[in-house]
Amino acid sequence: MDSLKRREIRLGNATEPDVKESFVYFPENLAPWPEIEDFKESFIDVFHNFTILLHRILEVLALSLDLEREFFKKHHCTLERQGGTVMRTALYPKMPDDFKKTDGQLRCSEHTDWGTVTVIHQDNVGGLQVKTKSGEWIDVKPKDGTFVVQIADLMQRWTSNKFYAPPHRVLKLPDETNSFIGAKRSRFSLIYFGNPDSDTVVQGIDGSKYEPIIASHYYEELNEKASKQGYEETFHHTLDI
Ligand SMILES: O=C(O)CCC(=O)C(=O)O
Ligand SMILES: [Fe+2]
Repeated sequence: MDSLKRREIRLGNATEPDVKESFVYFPENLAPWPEIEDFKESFIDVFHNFTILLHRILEVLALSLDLEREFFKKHHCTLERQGGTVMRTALYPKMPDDFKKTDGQLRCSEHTDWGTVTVIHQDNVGGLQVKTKSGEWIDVKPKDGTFVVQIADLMQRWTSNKFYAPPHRVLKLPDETNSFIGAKRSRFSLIYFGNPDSDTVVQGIDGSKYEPIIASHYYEELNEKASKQGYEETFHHTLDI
């Protein structure tokens, strides 16, 4: 579980590393691919298809706000320009009976995503939860043939809070004890994080709520905060509702 170590560094001291494994892809990534037949070609193909879906969703969101169709989409030239859009696999493995969980450790700790729109394909195990505006956690029950579409921070800022970036988490898998033992199966999800092109100026559509921010500066700011203050602090500061 090398990935747990990497995540520990990213999250700072405030939380324990999540109990999961990930593989991350973004177009300009030069890291070696796993040596699995057809993996690279399939992964890139899926990334392209998610990008087509992202563009459709962005068009619908713009039209729903009476904005021009291309308003968000034109800033997501994900396949041609560096933008920070990434696709990640997440495996939440069924843990052995002697697994020793540390205090505060979760499967995927509470957070909001940082970009505009996230699309999640989850298998039928379950465990994903989102927090409503009134603070209630609800299960995002798996449904065959569907994706979960979530608003992320920059979209909330861009729409001056007309759209809400919900905090979400995977507390534990169904049937698991609080020590992460007893799951019937591992959980697997594929997550596409849609982010605007790095130089996009994200300016609230009603001009008032948030200062304009350049997309790449937003991620840098959060990454810096995460390494200094720990991820929990970073999460709690981000947006007001
Ligand atoms: O695994 C999931 O379903 C969601 C994970 C997630 O929210 C994330 O990696 O940002
Ligand atoms: Fe997330």
